[in-house]
Amino acid sequence: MQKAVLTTNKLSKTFSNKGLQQHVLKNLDLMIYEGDFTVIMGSSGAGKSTLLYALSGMDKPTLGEIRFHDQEISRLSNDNLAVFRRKNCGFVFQQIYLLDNMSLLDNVLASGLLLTNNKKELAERTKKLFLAVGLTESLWNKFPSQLSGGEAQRAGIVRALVNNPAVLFADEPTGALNSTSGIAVLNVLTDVNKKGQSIVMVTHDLKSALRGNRIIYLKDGAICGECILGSYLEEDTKRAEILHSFLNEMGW
Ligand SMILES: Nc1ncnc2c1ncn2[C@@H]1O[C@H](COP(=O)(O)OP(=O)(O)OP(=O)(O)O)[C@@H](O)[C@H]1O
Repeated sequence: MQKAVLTTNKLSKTFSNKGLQQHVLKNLDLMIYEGDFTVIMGSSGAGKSTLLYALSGMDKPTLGEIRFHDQEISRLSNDNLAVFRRKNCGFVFQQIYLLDNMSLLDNVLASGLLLTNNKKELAERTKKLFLAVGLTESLWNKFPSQLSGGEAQRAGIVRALVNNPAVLFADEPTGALNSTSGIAVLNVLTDVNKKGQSIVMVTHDLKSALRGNRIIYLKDGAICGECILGSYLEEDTKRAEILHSFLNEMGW
């Protein structure tokens, strides 16, 4: 049986906009399993990013619980939540947010040094990760402005993985990339997932969604359906058909 890494119990999130209450997540019960590549889809405004932020401790729920293994994280103080995120979560966004005045290597080391003082071991781990995502040594001392979007995003993934997070959270990670760079980034995500990394990704993009083994569909802040695709295989054409018919059924 698969082990849950994150569990929500009646998770609700309400925002106040100009005095009006907007119920964005409504009594949501969800389990995210270890080793899965979980994809969250749904129409614009359905609450996908809000769910990702809640699951990753970037934001707190209004009501309900979120557990990371056996630890309830929904009621942690902001400081403890920051510690939780640093230890357990990696983040990849559409915007890459590398620091412009630091080399690629230093960008990643700066993140790693938040959790370890062992610079030598950290540098070795970082270099292994760079090579694993196809960033060769000639790029390590370059600055973000000297890289293509795809190279910068792969460096962003290395930064997200350097502290060995339990879960890698991605919000439209290929949204700002051209098709070739986007595929390179998706290949990296697929590879790290095949090595056991749990991933939760929000996307509108079908090519990205096909990399997941489980698709959750959100509508109006509630889970409206899920589709199990199994592990990604490039030559599996049935996969796209299954996803299309699921999304049609969901009214996508
Ligand atoms: N911090 C906030 N304050 C107020 N309202 C917010 C906040 N964050 C999100 N919302 C509102 O919550 C709703 C859901 O937003 P969310 O970004 O989660 O949707 P989404 O499904 O990710 O949409 P998209 O696909 O367009 O990115 C939107 O109507 C948004 O305006």
